[in-house]
Amino acid sequence: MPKANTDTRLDGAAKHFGAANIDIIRLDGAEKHFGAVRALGGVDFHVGAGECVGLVGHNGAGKSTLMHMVAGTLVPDSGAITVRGSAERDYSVPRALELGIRCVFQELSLCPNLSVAENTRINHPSLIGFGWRRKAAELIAAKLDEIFPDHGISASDIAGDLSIGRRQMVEVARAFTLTEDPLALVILDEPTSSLDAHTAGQLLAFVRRFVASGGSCILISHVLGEVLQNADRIVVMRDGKVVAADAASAFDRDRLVATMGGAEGHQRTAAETRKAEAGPLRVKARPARQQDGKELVARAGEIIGLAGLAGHGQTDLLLAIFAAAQRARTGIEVTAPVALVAGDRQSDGIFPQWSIAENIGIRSLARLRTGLLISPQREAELADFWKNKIGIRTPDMNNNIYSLSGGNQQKALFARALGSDAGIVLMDDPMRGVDIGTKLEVYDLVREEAGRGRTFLWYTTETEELDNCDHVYVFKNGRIVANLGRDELTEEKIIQSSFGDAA
Ligand SMILES: Nc1ncnc2c1ncn2[C@@H]1O[C@H](COP(=O)(O)OP(=O)(O)OP(=O)(O)O)[C@@H](O)[C@H]1O
Repeated sequence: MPKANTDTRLDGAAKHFGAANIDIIRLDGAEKHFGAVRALGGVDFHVGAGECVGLVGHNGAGKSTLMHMVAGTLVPDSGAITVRGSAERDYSVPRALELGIRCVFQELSLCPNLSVAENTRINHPSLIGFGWRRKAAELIAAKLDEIFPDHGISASDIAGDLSIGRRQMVEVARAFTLTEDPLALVILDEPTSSLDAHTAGQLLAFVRRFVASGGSCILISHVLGEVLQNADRIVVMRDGKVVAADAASAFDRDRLVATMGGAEGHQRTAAETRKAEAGPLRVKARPARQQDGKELVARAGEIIGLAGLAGHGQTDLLLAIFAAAQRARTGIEVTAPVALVAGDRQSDGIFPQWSIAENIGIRSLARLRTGLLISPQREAELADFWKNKIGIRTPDMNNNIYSLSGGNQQKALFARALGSDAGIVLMDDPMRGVDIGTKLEVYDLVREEAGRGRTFLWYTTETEELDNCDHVYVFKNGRIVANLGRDELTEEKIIQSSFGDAA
């Protein structure tokens, strides 16, 4: 009976890593087409042992497609794959797993009806035999403790009951769990997208320890600072090609942005110059667990931030405000129609059977109607307007929503909310997976729309984004603990409020 390795120290993993100077995996001339879309146009890519490779590029550049090839989930149309110096003829998922190549993909993959321990078993076939559930529970708990010391997750928690941030933590810990199954390279496709700054820092510090012990990682992130600070080498993709690859020390943020394309010459000063002309009351809301008199107040034309550690009640309050717009709730006053940009697009945002255009139009049905029917022409006009406005990359807006890359799906959800007539837009960590160029465009758009009187309530795990807000409520344990004005906003101040007792 294979025995689970309960040694959670990183040097326990090192035995799998092998010779230091041979590439774990190498792709030469990898090409991939999806119908008319050329996702990869001849890409060379490799990862060495003990190396953290940062992979960056705009939404739809081809990063995930390339990673699916490394993981064996997609077969290239042409090109060669070499593993530890030997050519691979029939590279596949089982072969990748046999080589110790594991992945944490952008779209989270936990089975929602299974516990955290049971989900761990799914990825670790060697966890079998009598007592596997207990072993799986011990291993995942130990790995969570090691990576995220204050995680607050139990191995018996049902995955579907966890917040998206906690699900992301479980996915990451599961990929690094040591069992009899080999571990050499972990692909991390936007692993911090739902984590707050504190938790993201814990993960990135762990990645550095893992790499120092001989493991390898591929780190994909749209938060360029994370890649610059934690990768050894950075590969930049643009339109299905590698356009630069160099030591991380050879890049800075500006060179990365310029190489990726799309955000050149953007004015980052606009946020500071905007002054809100606050109008009539739009939202007044007291979190269900609030015991003192604090409440969230938002007026027409304001951009209000919600901050603090992830899962401390920010999403709950946004959802309560959303619900209150349909049906009165005590403690919440809403005075205009509401639209929501969901952060957890898989569960809450996307209609998977529908086209991109239909997904955008659903919040604007009244406007799209001629008589009783939806006018295809009006729907197409709305979709095309947003395709151009925020650059949704697709040859046809009638394609299924899932033909879009992750970041482009998120852009479609933005278009749905901003294209609607809602006077209040609730945004639940909405920039998940959106590239830097588009983010800057969307920030401008949000400020422009606020200037026209729209109100934005914006929960974000990216502290930098709070610069766009007029003021920010910090949450802790389901309550508002601080209300910080624009001039008081610093990461330290937010973290201090998130951990401290006082407001
Ligand atoms: N299953 C699919 N069907 C059709 N087109 C696809 C499919 N998967 C990917 N594509 C297309 O391939 C291109 C590359 O997508 P990919 O997901 O690799 O981009 P990405 O760099 O990972 O983007 P993001 O940063 O948004 O995650 C995109 O144009 C996308 O629309």
